[in-house]
Amino acid sequence: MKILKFGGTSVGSVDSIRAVLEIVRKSQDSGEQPVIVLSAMAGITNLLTRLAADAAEGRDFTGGMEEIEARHFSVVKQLMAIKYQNPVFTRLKIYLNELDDLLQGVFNLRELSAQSRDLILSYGERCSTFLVSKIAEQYFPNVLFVDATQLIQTDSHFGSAHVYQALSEQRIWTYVAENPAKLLFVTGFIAANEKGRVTTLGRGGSDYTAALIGAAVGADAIEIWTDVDGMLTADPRIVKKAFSLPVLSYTEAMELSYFGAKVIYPPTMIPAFLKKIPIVIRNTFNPEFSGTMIQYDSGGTTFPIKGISSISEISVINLVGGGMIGRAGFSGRLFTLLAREQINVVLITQSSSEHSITFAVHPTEASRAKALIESEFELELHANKLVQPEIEENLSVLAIVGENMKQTPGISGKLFHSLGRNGINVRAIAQGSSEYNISVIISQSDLSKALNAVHDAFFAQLNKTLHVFNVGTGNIGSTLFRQIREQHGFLLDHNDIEIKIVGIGNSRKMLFNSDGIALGDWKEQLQQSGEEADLASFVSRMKLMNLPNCVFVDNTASEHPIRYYEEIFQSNISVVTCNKIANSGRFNQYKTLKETARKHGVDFFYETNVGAGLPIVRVLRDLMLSGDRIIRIEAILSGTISYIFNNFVGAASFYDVVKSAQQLGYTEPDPRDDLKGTDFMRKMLILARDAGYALEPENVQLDAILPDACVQATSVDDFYRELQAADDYFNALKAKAQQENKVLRYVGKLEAGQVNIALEMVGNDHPFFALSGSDNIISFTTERYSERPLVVKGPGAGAEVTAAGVFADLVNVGA
Ligand SMILES: NC(=O)c1ccc[n+]([C@@H]2O[C@H](COP(=O)([O-])OP(=O)(O)OC[C@H]3O[C@@H](n4cnc5c(N)ncnc54)[C@H](O)[C@@H]3O)[C@@H](O)[C@H]2O)c1
Ligand SMILES: N[C@@H](CCO)C(=O)O
Ligand code: NA
Repeated sequence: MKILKFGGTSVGSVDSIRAVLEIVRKSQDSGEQPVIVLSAMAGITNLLTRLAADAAEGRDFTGGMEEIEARHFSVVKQLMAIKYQNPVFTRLKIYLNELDDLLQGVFNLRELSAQSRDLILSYGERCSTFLVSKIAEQYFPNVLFVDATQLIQTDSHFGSAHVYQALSEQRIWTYVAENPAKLLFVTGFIAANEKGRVTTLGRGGSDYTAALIGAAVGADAIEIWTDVDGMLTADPRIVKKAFSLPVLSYTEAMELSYFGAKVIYPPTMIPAFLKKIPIVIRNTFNPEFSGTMIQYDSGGTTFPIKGISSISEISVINLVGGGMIGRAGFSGRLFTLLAREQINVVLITQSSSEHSITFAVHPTEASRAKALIESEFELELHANKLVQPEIEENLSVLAIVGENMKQTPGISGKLFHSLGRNGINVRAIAQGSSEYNISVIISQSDLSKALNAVHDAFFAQLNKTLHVFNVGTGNIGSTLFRQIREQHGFLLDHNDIEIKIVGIGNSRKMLFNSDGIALGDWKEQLQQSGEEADLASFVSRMKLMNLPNCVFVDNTASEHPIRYYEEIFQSNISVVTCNKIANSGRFNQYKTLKETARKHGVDFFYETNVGAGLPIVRVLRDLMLSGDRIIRIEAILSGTISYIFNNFVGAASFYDVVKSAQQLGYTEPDPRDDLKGTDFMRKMLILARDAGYALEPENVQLDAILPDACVQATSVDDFYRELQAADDYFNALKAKAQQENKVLRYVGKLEAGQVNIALEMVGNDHPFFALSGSDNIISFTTERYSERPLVVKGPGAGAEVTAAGVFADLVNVGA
């Protein structure tokens, strides 16, 4: 036998009642008669509570009564054939008249006892259950409406009565046995005391009714039908990626719902737990979905934890003092005091030095707890054995839950790593000795970020989201956006990575959207809804949004963003940059940035600083990490100059070739940076530093390839004019090389901590002879690659390959 319990939303509307009857029919089809337990229609219990309070205050309650009548009557009209309606109206009317009389009595006396309130509330379940049973009669034979006050007996603790379980189960069992062929519709939530006075079962009361009936008849399962797909891995309002759990143990369900997940209230399930009856959470509005099964054991493990729960508002009280050390009775006194005064302690931690105890309570109880402590420990406080207790507010608890945690090492490491990486400060930690839960107390403003980060960390197979703030939307930035848009589906399907661009800025405008800016028309959005650009506020907005797995991407050629890198790392945000300025300024800056990133456990990736998308920075880093030593690096690392020498043939003038390099997107925004060698110098400097040399820019010996007049040009236009004028100079260079059957190459060398870049003519026996397009080439001669060097070669400039390199850095963040 199965017990089907339907909550308020399931009986709240015509459509949902239809869905309920369909579920009952399917259950009958499987061969056995279920018992059905119903709550009041959604919103009615709250309304009744309010009307009772209104009446007690002498306020008018007729409007509310009309609403209750209208909601029930409209269901009758829509779901019952006219010929059956009248007796149902009559009976509902009788209920409502009784209710009206009760409220009138409360109104007259201006007094509402707990007993009257229970009686008033009971009409919610009576009306809904009677009504639905009558609708059901049209489709099912042998329907019987059961008022649970006949079955469940309690003490007289009105509002949250204690059930006489043995007696109640006996009565239920007898009743069911005496009505074997009947389809029972039982009111949830309500019961009666020895004198037959109506009582209610408190929070989660209808679930309790279902559990009692299930336990009494030894049901195969108790199905709790609600409006969500089961118990989820986390609060779906905060964690969009939360998903429904197929199986949970009773303990896990307890732990998860203790903090948060309000699908069921586990204490009400105890009668079922004790008899090992599975409880299944199902969605009335998605009946095909199998929901969550709560059973005796935890079930198989896909993930090391089951879920993450949280309490968003909590206060913490710290008790510190030498007087506690070695005093066995101390914590006993403290917690007995709090228990006696009915202050619920959510979490406790004590340092092993016994010098301090920290515990968490609901914020509304914090000052009462503090006052109680102050009076209980007055002597100790006076004698300075104890420091005045302090309340810390605006805190939250986050807890990871799962029975398999204790068999899996590294769980707490993962938890703290993901919190630390995202810059979330942990105020206190508690691990239940059961090891079913590890709880941390964090600042309330970090809760959303923490829940998402921890969810990603434990359920990573299910897709990691990177939140990207990008400055620079020129050649590289806009190409990157296009690539991300094109690759979005693939990344999600094959690598479970989602990249959300949540901030875009350039030198004119900036735009933010924490749900992600649609990349199809980012330009228009930025243009139309962007705010005026301001890097300082871009960075502070990024920090304020406080998103998990956050990356700052610098696609500018400006030194301004660089000034914020350190602050960004300090906020536990990673940086990906194709801007070479950060790493090629003063050595001290390079060092500080690297150290700050490392200290805060975030990534600083700049693969495209050298050779665009070609793997060069990464290769050098791997060589160094694996203990190899660089003997020599020889390289061509200016894509622009490589292109120029490869195309400065035939009739084309030097000027023409430079122009076309710029048009092809190989040059820096200011092409003089390339032709003066500055760009190449920066790359060699970065490589030398990554190879372990503390060099400054002026240590790089740089040969010019331009005549002086070009170097001295003060504007780009001037520069191009001077280039045109220097035609003879370049032609002479070219002719000389041709005479010797050689080609012009601008080659950088690093050896023994010395860097130089020089214009060379190389013959066809030289490895750097055969290059085309914007090719870069780099050869690493190392202790391990000493006979023949390790060589990387390929296109070293251009928007596609550069954006691709930035993209690759991005997907590696946090990997
Ligand atoms: N072109 C290549 O092949 C290549 C290869 C590797 C690295 N890079 C690097 O890529 C970077 C970008 O090059 P690009 O060709 O896309 O440049 P670009 O001139 O096309 O775009 C630069 C962008 O940065 C923005 N910007 C400039 N100053 C800013 C500031 N202070 N705040 C916010 N935004 C600012 C501009 O508005 C523009 O959107 C450069 O650092 C370059 O060295 C380029
Ligand atoms: N302007 C650069 C782009 C790649 O860093 C070059 O020509 O090499
Ligand atoms: Na590279």
